[in-house]
Parts: sequence; structure tokens; C-alpha cells
Amino acid sequence: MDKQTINEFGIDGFTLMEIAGTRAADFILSEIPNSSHGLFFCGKGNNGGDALVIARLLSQQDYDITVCFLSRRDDLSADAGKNLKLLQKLDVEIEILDWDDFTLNKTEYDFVVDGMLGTGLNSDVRAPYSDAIEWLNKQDIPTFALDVPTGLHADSGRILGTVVQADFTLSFGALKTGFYLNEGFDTAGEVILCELSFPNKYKKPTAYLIDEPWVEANSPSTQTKKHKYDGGVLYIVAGSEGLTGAGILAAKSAWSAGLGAVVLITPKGLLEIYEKQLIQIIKKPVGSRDDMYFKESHVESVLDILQGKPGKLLIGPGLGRQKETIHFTQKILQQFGGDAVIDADALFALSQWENWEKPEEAHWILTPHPGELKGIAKQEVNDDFERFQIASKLAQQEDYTILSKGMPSIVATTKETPYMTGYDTRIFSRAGFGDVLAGKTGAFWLKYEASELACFHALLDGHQKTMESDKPTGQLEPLDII
Ligand SMILES: NC(=O)C1=CN([C@@H]2O[C@H](COP(=O)(O)OP(=O)(O)OC[C@H]3O[C@@H](n4cnc5c(N)ncnc54)[C@H](O)[C@@H]3O)[C@@H](O)[C@H]2O)[C@H](O)CC1
Ligand SMILES: [K+]
Repeated sequence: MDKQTINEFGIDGFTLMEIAGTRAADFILSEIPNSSHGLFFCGKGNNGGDALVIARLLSQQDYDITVCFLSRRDDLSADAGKNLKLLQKLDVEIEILDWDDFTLNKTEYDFVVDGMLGTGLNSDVRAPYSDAIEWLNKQDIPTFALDVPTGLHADSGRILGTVVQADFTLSFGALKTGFYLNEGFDTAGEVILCELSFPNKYKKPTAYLIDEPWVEANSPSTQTKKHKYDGGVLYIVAGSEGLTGAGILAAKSAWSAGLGAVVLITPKGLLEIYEKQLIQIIKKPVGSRDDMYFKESHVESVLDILQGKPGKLLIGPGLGRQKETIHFTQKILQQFGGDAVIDADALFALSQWENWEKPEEAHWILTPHPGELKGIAKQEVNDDFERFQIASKLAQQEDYTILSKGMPSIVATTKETPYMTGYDTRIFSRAGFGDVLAGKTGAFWLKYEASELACFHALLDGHQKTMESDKPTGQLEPLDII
């Protein structure tokens, strides 16, 4: 965007820098009282240039300014160099130091601006940047990181050596995926978007942030439908001996989303357990009384039930990993051919299925936690950035939707731009919470046709209930966020 705006559109980098600095200065003015003393760490590139613009603007508002260069002053980028000259033309006293002199002076500062490295970071942070970061992280004064906390990789959220722990990150022109992947979430602090004058035609997002306003704005109002759920029935194929809780949670979760028609298909041997626990839910037993888990002999009768009223399938919670159940699951997925949410042990069955083919007309939503994604992708998933890339590629090449649980949750579809949550969703990888998420995903899929909307609403619903609960997150039970 930078380059296209500068080279094609014709707003030069120096002007963009002035805008960036102005936006950032306005924010700092709103946070820090005038006549405070600010310390500005400046790198040699345009990130440092931004800091020099802010220093100049705040010096005109009665702030005391100390600028500390981490590189040689005669080695600044063109735009940063121009801003140093402007700073020196001012008629106010501005202290300008190099790192060596800085370590000697013991001035008290009221806030710090991190203009050391931004999107130009391309290797582990070295001295003296690393020394400055170490000093900075020891101060307990507000830290404003410019564009990206120095040391954080803007795309991957990985820390390169060491990283500024920012209270605020003033992100110029666009948010960075790195704020929401790996360590970005815990180092960027409060992210403030400082808009620049990039024309929208150059804006090609690498991901959409599915926060509450975005989801509400991008969801069709369901008032248009006469019944909220004329999308049909949610059939849940779940449960095995000792693992009936998963099916119960998934069914209760779908029901609590307002979905009237939930049908739990179960091996007959487990029926009375569900009779007691799931009063409102229709149960459809298959097989005989001593069947305690799904077997291949159940495939026909399950398919018959699924051929009943139109609807969607949720398969997986608590199925167990018996060989017969794995073969049962593979046959159901092969022959059902309809819309299916594939969760938990059904994902395991998928990962055990050599060169399986998704039926052409079927739409699937897979809801893997990181370990299950590794099984499906048949490759290591070493961190969130790899998870982001693998989920996106897989969803496109296999033509299904993936709700990759973790922090953040990533929703990847056949469209090339994935979605990710800007809020904490680690809870859904915990036992039982995945069942609640799966039930909601199935229910919301019947409410909103688009599979990605089902995922957005299922995640948001769980997040909102987590926030509303007066229990600390660590003590939450799955039933608390049904
Ligand atoms: N270009 C624009 O229109 C705008 C850019 N903005 C700001 O500019 C930075 C990106 O600036 P850039 O000069 O490309 O890089 P940095 O300032 O981030 O890095 C400076 C320089 O540092 C060297 N370097 C890289 N890694 C290391 C390291 N580990 N240790 C030491 N030095 C390192 C490398 O040579 C870099 O070139 C962007 O973040 C914005 O803040 C404007 O804000 C908006 C317009
Ligand atoms: K920075």
C-alpha cells in the first residue's frame, strides 16, 4: 500500500510520515498531560522518522523532548534525515543523544515512544537496540510503539530476539496480522489504527478481523426469515461409552442457540443416558441395546435418518477412536453428501483416511484444534503463523471451511483471505468447550447459509458468554457458556 500510494498514486513518503506522526501525536496528546517529559527512541529508518515527527509536534505543545538515536545520525533514511533537520530548526530546547550518552544520564521520563524498528525489521534485534529494549521494558511508564513493537514481526507475530512490551501500538495505515498471532497478542498492548491516506483500491487485506462490530455488520438480518431456522434440522452423530458428555453438550448448545429441531443419533446402548439428560431433544437410536459405540453395521440406518427432513450434520463429539467407529465415520462422510460439521473424533477419522475425497456437492466445516489440524494437514503446525498459512491453503485446495481453534481462532474458506478473531478464544481448545462450539456452529449454519458466518457467530457467542459470566475464565465449565 505504501509503495503504490507513493509511486502510483503520488503522495510521497515524507507526506505520509507527516500524517502518521500527526495521528500518533494526537493520540499521545489525549493520553499524556502536557509538560510531561517524553523519550523518543529512534532507529535509522522511517519508523525513526515517524518518531521525529511526533517529537517535533509535541515540542510545540509544551512537552519536554529527549531523542535518542540507536544508529548513527548520518545514516538515517532520507525522510527521517529531513525530519531531524526540521527538529533542529525549532526554537525550543530539544535534547538529542546517541545511545552511548543516553546510558549515562539518569533523567526521569514520563513516557517512551518506540520508533526503533517497524515493518523493516528483518533479523533478530541486535545491540544497542536490544539494550534499549531491555532498559525500556524495565521502566513502568507508558510505552507507545510506533507501527509495530520493535522486535515483533509484523506478519507472523514472532519475536525476533527480544521485543518491546507496549502499552499502545499506534499502527499506521493498516492493522498487522502479527498483532493477533503468536506473541503479538501479548506484546502490542492496545492497538490504535492511525489511518493514512492510502486509497482503498490498494487495500488488499491479508486477513479480516472478525470482531463483534464486523460480524454484526456482515451478517444478514435474520428478520427476513419467517422462522429463524427454516434451514432444517441439525442431526448430531456423537457419543460412545464414557463419552456421552460430548454429545449432550453439543446437543444442548445447538438447542440453546434457538434451534428447535435437533436430532441426536446414538447407538441404542446409550439411549437411556440421553433420555435422562436431553428431554427436549429427539433421540434416534441405531443398532442394538449392547451397541455402545458406532459401527459399520449402523451406516445404513444412520443414512436413512439423514435422508429424512432436510438439514445439516454435526459428526464427531465423543465418537471415540475404535477402529469400527473410524470406518463408520468415513463411510458416513463418503455417502452423506450433505453439509457437515466435522469435529473432534470425526476429524481423527478423516486424518486416518488415506486419499479420501470430499463428495463434490458436500460442504464441510472442519473445527480442528491445533493437534487435529496437524493430523488433517499431515504436516507440522509449529506456531500460529504456520497455522494461519496451513489452514488458509488447505481450505482453498480442499474446498471446505476450516475453523482452526486456538489463539486466535482462524476461519479459512475457499476465498483467499482468511478471517481471524481479535479476541481470546483459547477456551475452545479445552475439553467440553469444543463440543459447545461445534453445536453452535451447526446451529448457526442453519441460521446463516454461509459457512463462515456460522463460524463467526459460534465463536462470538462463546466469547460473549465468557465475558458475561461472573466466573473467572479459568473456572468456567462448558455449561456456563452454553
Ligand atoms: N513507507 C511509508 O510510506 C511509510 C512508512 N512508515 C513507517 O516506516 C516504517 C518502515 O520503515 P523502514 O525504513 O522500511 O524500516 P524500519 O524503520 O522499520 O527499519 C529501519 C531499518 O533498520 C534496519 N534493521 C532491520 N532489522 C534490524 C535489526 N534487527 N536490527 C537493527 N536494524 C535493523 C533495516 O535496515 C531497516 O531498513 C513503518 O514501520 C512505519 O513506521 C510511516 O509510518 C507511514 C508511511
Ligand atoms: K517500533
